[in-house]
Amino acid sequence: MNYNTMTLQLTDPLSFWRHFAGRERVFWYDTQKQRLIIGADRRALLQTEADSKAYPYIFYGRTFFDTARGDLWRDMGNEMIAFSHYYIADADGERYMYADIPETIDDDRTILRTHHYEERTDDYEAWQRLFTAITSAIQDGRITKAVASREVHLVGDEDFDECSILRRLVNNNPGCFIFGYHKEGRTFLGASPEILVQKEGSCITSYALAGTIGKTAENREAQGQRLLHDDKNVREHGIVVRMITESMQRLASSVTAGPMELMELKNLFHLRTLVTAEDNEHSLLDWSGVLHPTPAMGGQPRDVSLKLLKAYEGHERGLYASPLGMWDSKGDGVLAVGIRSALVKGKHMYAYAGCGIVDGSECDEEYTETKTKLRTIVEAL
Ligand SMILES: C=C(O[C@H]1C=CC=C(C(=O)O)[C@@H]1O)C(=O)O
Repeated sequence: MNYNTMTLQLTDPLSFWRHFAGRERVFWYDTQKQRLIIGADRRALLQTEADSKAYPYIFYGRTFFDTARGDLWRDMGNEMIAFSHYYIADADGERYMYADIPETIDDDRTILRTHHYEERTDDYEAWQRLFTAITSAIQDGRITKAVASREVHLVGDEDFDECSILRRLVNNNPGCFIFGYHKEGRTFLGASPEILVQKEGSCITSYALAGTIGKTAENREAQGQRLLHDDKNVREHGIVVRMITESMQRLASSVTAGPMELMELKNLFHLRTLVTAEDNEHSLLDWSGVLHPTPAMGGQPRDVSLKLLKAYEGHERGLYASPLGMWDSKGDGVLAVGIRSALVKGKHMYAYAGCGIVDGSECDEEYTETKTKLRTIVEAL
């Protein structure tokens, strides 16, 4: 498939997203590589990854479980999509790639809106039940860890403004992957700090990201040190490093886990270990297939913890905590996990946050941790 390329310099790249309002599109900003890709209007639904060669970038997002129940997430995910229009801004400059006819993009600045909304979630008792189911399974020895999550429903005075939210997500979250995917009246957006798998030629990287502590400007340094030496968090982290390493060993013989380090985000610290492998044979989707869900999103062992989550979590996870990202025509790219995220539908927003429960976790503390994680979305409003 031939694409034409023209230079397109935009003072506000969100103008491109705005131009295609109402049409299927994706926003993907890798703040580490400073690469922004916006794709608009579906050109092709790929059957296999081998078809990627014909397109500049492919977007893929899968649902957390194999299928998603209910209307909210209907037909979102489990597709490899190529677009007709791409705006790309990276080290090679800013350009517009289009398949047929280019559209004229008006370059307007995004106006930051202050959203007024109310929270319609009263889920503490449901959280307690979920927490108890998980801790009982840990005490019985059926699992060592599971990630409990919440869905928080916000209702705005007016429709939520995606452009304004995406702009703030970009401004507030250096080091993260800022994403938005719009389809049929709904937009899934967020700022994920976590790479499920990155492929750069033969170099494969996954983040084991688990273990969390909140921070403020005053207690910043002390909190980082506390987390690095906290027994519960270090144990929780170790489960994730071990399972990611074992999963990666299914596809590559030499897998290396680096040192455990702190990852600092706007409101919290995480424990992070980079796990890497060398491989020339498998695709990003092959890698994602063995890794998803890691125990940072699901649990350990995987099957038993997923059954528990299916039975006790009251909401549908949809694309939350799932592989989501873009790859290029060579198959290189990143699948992050769709956390620190929300689904927007007009005046309704469903924001998601979860945390790992292990032996020694406290119900209230973990609930508070979900609130800290939700700040990524709330502070973008
Ligand atoms: C599941 C989420 O975070 C995961 C990623 C990093 C640290 C986590 C934790 O410490 O519990 C979670 O496993 C979420 O933000 O919804």
